[in-house]
Amino acid sequence: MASTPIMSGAATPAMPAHWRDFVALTKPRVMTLVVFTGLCGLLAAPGHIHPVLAFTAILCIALGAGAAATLNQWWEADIDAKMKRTANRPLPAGRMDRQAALHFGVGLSFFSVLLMGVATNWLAAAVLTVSILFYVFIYTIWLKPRTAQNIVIGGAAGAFPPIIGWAAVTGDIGALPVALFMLTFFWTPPHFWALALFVRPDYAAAGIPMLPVVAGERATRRQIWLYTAIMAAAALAPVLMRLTGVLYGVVALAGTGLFVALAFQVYRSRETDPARMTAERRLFKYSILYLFLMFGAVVVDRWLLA
Ligand code: HEM
Ligand SMILES: CC(C)=CCC/C(C)=C/CC/C(C)=C/COP(=O)(O)OP(=O)(O)O
Repeated sequence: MASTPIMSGAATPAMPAHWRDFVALTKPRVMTLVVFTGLCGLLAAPGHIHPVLAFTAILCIALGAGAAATLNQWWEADIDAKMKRTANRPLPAGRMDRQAALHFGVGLSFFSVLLMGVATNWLAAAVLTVSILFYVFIYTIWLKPRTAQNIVIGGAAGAFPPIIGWAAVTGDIGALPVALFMLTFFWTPPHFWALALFVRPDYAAAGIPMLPVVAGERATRRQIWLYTAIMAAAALAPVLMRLTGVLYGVVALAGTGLFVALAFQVYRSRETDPARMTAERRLFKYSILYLFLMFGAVVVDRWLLA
């Protein structure tokens, strides 16, 4: 277990943690998109859910995702201490007691799952449980320190929210949320590896076997290109399967076309200095906007054009 180095990595806080540090543990910026994809799954679902229950379901996805992020940081405080990007997080910076983070993460996990089950249904609660367990145990604890394919398999955790949102309304899992799961699943490698290319020295310093560290930049650029091609097919699949209409089709074609173009620039680039990797930064930033766009388009499409 990684507990000993973690304990030694952080100073003992002199005072109880500030509420802002508890919020920081939930990785609120990353989770906005996770929550948005869950909300879109919920809004795209057929059937009716009371607005208060819909709000509760989205709150549960946010709390569950925040709980998983907290447990991720509880486990990785020693690694976070070694990376510039993460060294100022509450645990490595010594602003919070490790036990407090563990209790917060476990408590929030149970609370989010139980509230989801009571407010909506136990299928939605079960999928929320799977995504929390997947992020904490499969990705963070098992795969991340062991294999460069960690985010391909582990990334599934972040792809579940549209299924959770849909299940909260319908009590089942339809073809559209599965298609959206696939889109997010294949989007994750280009999203993350674009970033990993320009923060590679951080991951190397922390000893994490991320793809650019283990396989090098050329191989990472090739893999980004490969997964972008699969992601493009996943993006167009809902149109071909007639799960969505023209509006989504137009947004998917234009939005995915730009994604493919940016990924191609990353594939072609020979830049080796992380500080100068502009194509990689562009692809990473656009990847976030892209997913917002695609999920937003699914909802508008289902509402306006169905
Ligand atoms: C295993 C899969 C993933 C990995 C390893 C990963 C990794 C990262 C990392 C390291 C960052 C930089 C965050 C920071 O500076 O603290 C980031 C940013 C971000 N990620 Fe991911 N990500 C993954 C999946 C996802 C998923 C599934 C979503 C949403 C559906 C997502 C949404 C975001 C957003 C919105 C940001 C920007 C946050 C900001 O503005 O600071 N990521 N990701
Ligand atoms: C509903 C639910 C439980 C959703 C889970 C959401 C989820 C798995 C999102 C994955 C995105 C994420 C924060 C990756 C960070 O990777 P990292 O932890 O390796 O990044 P770091 O280096 O910033 O810690």
